[in-house]
Amino acid sequence: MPADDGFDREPDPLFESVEPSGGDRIFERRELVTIDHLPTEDRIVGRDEQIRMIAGEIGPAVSGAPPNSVMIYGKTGSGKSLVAKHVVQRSEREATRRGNALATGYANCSQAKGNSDTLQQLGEQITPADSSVTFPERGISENEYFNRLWTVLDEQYDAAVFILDEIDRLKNDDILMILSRAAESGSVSTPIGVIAISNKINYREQMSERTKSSFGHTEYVFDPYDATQLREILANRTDAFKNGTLEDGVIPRAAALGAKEHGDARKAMRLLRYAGDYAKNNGADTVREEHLLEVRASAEAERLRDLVSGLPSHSRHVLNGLAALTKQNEERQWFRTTQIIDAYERVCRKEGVDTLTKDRVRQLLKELAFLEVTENRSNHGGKGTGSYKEHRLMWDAETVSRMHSRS
Ligand SMILES: Nc1ncnc2c1ncn2[C@@H]1O[C@H](COP(=O)(O)OP(=O)(O)OP(=O)(O)O)[C@@H](O)[C@H]1O
Repeated sequence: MPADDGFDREPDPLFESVEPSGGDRIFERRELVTIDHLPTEDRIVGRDEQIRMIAGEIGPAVSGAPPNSVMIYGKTGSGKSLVAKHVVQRSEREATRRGNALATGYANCSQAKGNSDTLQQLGEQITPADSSVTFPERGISENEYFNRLWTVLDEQYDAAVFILDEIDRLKNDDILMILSRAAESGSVSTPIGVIAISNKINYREQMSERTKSSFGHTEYVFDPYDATQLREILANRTDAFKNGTLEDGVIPRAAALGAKEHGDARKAMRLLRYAGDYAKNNGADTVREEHLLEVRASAEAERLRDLVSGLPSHSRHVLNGLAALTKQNEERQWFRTTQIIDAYERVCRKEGVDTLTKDRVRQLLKELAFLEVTENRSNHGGKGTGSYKEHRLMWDAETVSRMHSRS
């Protein structure tokens, strides 16, 4: 820009709230309340026992000995990914201190496009820049990804620990089985431990017997947090905000909202961040409880979108059909499968898409219940009625429609 265009002399009011440090008048360190931020040990609340247990399972890897593989189950936002990443980060540090090379990798299977993509991500993370082995995004078979992974591990490392998050999103458990049994089967001499994470306690049923036997004795279930724990989790991040900008009632209220249905730290954290953004964008000097209420609907819609992302688009049509039924029948919450299928078909007609078979819709409903977006119960009707299934939305119908309209 030329210097004399007049724009570089006066501050532009458009960027008035941006301080020279890059901060703003509400946040000091906004990254502390972002979901992907990995907090330091002193900010992790109430998971000491789980951290110790998982460290106990994968621990031998720090000295190059075979680690155990571990399965972690728990509801969304219960700290599963955090604990896994924290333990792995510390194990890598300890291995280095002991003079051992520990390969560590993380893949979120809900974002990966299948087995090959997951392997590609892990391979890329552990391959040194000067290695002759590469992990291209496409063009090689799943088998070849494995072969390359074995080559890198054998050439460069004494042991490996991989985190596979949201493992239930992969079509099958081949990766879980092959990685956890690789050393035993002679494919690679570097011992490998896997920490697999799932929201679905029923995932066990989808596992093959061989995979089950690798993980059978090392399963951990994380309980949801209560409001007191959520309050402590949020209180440990208050330095994300500038001194004096967070009013007293905000953290307890965000924690109470996060604890509704089940204690979800992800939901509570997102509410706090959105309230801060709202205060900043609306010229408020402090973050107040009422700001939480302003952002609640969009924070919940975002959260729900996280949960259903990766599901087929027809799951959203089913959900939207159920939301429409719920809104039309305020006094009722439970609806029979056949009513939901009719509502789903109406959504499909409106969207101009072909409908799936009734059996497939039943499967989609099952998946939604696994994710706790809906719940179901069996009704053993009286004589002549037979038994039937009913379903209920576990989320506010308005939130579901809002998510649908924005996706
Ligand atoms: N015990 C805790 N102490 C401090 N922060 C926590 C704790 N548990 C969770 N958090 C924070 O809450 C957010 C969600 O946690 P995390 O991603 O570990 O949950 P999750 O159980 O893996 O959920 P999902 O199944 O949805 O992936 C993260 O930002 C994390 O830092």
